[in-house]
Amino acid sequence: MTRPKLQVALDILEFHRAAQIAREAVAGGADWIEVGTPLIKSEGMAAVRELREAFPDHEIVADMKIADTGTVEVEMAAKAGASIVCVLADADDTVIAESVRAARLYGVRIMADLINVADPVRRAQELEALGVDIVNAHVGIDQQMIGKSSVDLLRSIVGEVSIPLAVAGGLDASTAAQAVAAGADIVIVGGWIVKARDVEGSARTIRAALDDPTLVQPEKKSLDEEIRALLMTVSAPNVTDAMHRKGAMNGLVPLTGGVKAVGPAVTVQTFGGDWAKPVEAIDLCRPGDVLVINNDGRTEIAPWGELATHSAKNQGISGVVIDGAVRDVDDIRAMQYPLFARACVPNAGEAKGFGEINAEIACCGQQVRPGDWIIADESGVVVIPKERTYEIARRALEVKKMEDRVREEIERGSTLAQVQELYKWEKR
Ligand SMILES: O=C(CO)[C@H](O)[C@H](O)COP(=O)(O)O
Repeated sequence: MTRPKLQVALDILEFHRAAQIAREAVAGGADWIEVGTPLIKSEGMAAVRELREAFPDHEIVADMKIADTGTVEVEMAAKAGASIVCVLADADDTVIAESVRAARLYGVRIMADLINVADPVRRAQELEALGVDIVNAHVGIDQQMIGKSSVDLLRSIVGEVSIPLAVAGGLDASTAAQAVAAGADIVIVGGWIVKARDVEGSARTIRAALDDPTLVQPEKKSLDEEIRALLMTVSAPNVTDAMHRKGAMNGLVPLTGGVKAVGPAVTVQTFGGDWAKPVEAIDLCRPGDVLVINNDGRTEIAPWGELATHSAKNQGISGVVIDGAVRDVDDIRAMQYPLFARACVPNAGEAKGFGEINAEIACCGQQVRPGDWIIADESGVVVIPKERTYEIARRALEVKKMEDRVREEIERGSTLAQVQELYKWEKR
C-alpha cells in the first residue's frame, strides 16, 4: 500500500495567513496543498499562483467546486498553477466531461467532490467512467455540524471504484486514522490543522495517524457526553458567536468567580422568594444538570442560599442560574460553586410551594425549556435549544479554534486588524 497523502485544506480568507499556514503544515508533513474554496472566493486565482510559486514541488489542489463551465474553470486553475482541480460530483455530466477534457489538455487531474450526492456509489462509478481521476468522499462543514460522517461516506464507496479515493470533512487524528484504515488514499484536513494554534504540530499528529492508524484509538462517547465535552472546551462567547449572537441572558452576574456550568436545564418557576420549588427541584436533577430558576424577576427577596447550594452540590448539579436574587454569597463563593444571579440580598422568602418545575420559563430575556442546554462562565449565561445543541457545540468549537490561531498570530507580532484584514472586510 502506498503511503496515504495528507492534503491540507487552506479554508482561510486571507492569502498572507494561508501562505504561512501552508509552510507550517508542510513542515509538519502535509504533502498536498489545497487552495480552499473560501480562499479562492476571497483572493481568486492569485492565491493559486502564489502558492504554486511558493511550493513548486507540491501538488496544488484548487478547490473550485466547479458546477458549470468546466473548461473555463479548469483552464484558469491549471494556468494559475494547480495540478489538481476540484469539480462538484453533482454537476451535470456535460460539465464533468468538459472538465476532464480540459484537464487532459492542460496536464492536470480532476478530483470530484461527492458533497450532497444522493447516491454516492452510483455517482462515483459514473465519475470514474467519465474519466475523473480522484473521487472525494466529502461531507461539508455545515453537514458535519449535524453529525454526518465523511468516514461513513468513504466506507460506502470503498471497493466500488478503482480510482484513488480522497476523504474530507471534519477529520481529526482519530477520524483520519479510521479513514486510512477504511481505504483512503488521500486524507484532506482543513480546520483541525489550519485553525490550530500549533499548525505544524497538528499536521505532524495527523501525519503520524495516517502512517500508523493503529496508534489512534477512537473514543466511545454518548451524544450527551460528546456535547458536554465540547461545551466544556469552549466558552459562552464562543457559543453565542456560533448562534449568530443569540441565546445570551441579560443582567446575570457570575457570583462565585472562575467557575463554569454546563448541562441540560431543569427549570423552575417560583414567585417572590418562595424557595419550596427550587429546593424540591434539586432532588429531581440528574448529575450534570443546570438548575434555571425564575424568581418572577424579584431581586429584593432570595429563593436560594447556601444550604440549597450544598444540597445542589451533593446532587452533582453543574450550576444554578437565577432570574432574581440569592443570599449567602460569601459561603457559596467559598464552595466555588457556579452560581449566576441578578442580585444579592440577605432576606429569604418562605417555602409556600407556589410555582412549577420543568415548565418552559423566561430567564433574563431568554425562553428556557427543560432539556435546553446551558453554558455559563465568567462572561455570562447562554441557552442553547436542545434540538441544535450538538450542532451549536460543534460550531462553537470551530469558533474557538479560529480564535486560537488568531491569538497565536497576534502573539507573534501581528495585530487583530491585520490578521483579519478588517479594512478589506468592512461592510460597504
Ligand atoms: O471543502 C471543504 C469545505 O467545503 C473543506 O476544505 C473540507 O471539508 C476540509 O475541511 P475540514 O477538515 O475543516 O472539514
